[in-house]
Amino acid sequence: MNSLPAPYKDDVRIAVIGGTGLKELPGFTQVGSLDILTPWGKPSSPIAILRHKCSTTGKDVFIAFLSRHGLHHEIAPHEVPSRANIAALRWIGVRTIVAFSAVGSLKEEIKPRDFVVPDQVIDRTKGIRPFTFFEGGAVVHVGFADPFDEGVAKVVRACGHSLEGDGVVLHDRGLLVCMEGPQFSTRAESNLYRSWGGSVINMSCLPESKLAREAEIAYQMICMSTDYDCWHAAEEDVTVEIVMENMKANAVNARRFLSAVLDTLSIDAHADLVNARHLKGSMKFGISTPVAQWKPEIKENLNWLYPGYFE
Ligand SMILES: CSC[C@H]1O[C@H](OP(=O)(O)O)[C@H](O)[C@@H]1O
Ligand SMILES: Nc1ncnc2[nH]cnc12
Repeated sequence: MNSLPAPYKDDVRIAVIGGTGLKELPGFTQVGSLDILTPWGKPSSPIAILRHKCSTTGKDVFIAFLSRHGLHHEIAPHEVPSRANIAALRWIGVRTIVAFSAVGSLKEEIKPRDFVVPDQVIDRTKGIRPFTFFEGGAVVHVGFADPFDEGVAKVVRACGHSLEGDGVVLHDRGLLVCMEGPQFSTRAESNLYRSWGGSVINMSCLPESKLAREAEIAYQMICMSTDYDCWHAAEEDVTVEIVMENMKANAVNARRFLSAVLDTLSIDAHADLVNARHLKGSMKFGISTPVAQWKPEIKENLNWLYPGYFE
């Protein structure tokens, strides 16, 4: 497909990427489903377009939803087609992503079912996941000192705190370790990450957040702790069963949290943030190889992603 259906063309600025235990967003009305083929292949799932009535303004807003591991959790963390996911979302107009992730806790005080808004990441993936749009003769470097979007994070924190007392416990900041998987960590690794100051661990933040930065999309992950990994002497070592049990038990809170975030991001005062005006054009400053030197097929792919940038 090469153009968006008219009802929501130019209207979809915010996307949610759902992870383990969050394959769909119940409570939102699905008004469309898009199968998009990008130059980097097909996304993990069709992109659902959901209508959301903003409880503050009463206005309808359209939200894109993508299931990171596919509709049946058939895609392993190292197989997630992150380039296709991020490219497809940008192509339909998305400029802000709120990504959900089930994480292991590396700190006593982050209890299972607590939420964490991470502000830093340590990359423990193994270089086997495609992690950039710029290759094959087109070299571009973008800044990644702060891997998440502080503007979106502020909104997320405020929404999380507004639900405190209603069962939501929120940690404002955290160091996320993103490991390769799909096997969980050894006890030695888990203790090593704790010694580095790690707060939580998952397998999915990278390269997703790096690609979002290249695509000039404001990206913030919301983590929900599901287990104590394998470092805690008094708690069971992580299993999928423990992860799913806690995700299921806290699904209502995750949904309420997300609804509040979408409501708040949808108000007019956040239009610049949600349109990621602060990131617009930023990757043009990182170009090392003159565009005239780019191979035609690479230029064509990059023009698909950034229309009008490299004519
Ligand atoms: C099923 S436990 C490991 C799995 O859970 C997390 O998924 P996501 O980040 O997509 O919510 C973690 O990153 C692993 O992929
Ligand atoms: N302990 C853990 N390690 C990596 N990813 C996870 N996702 C949920 N729990 C996890």
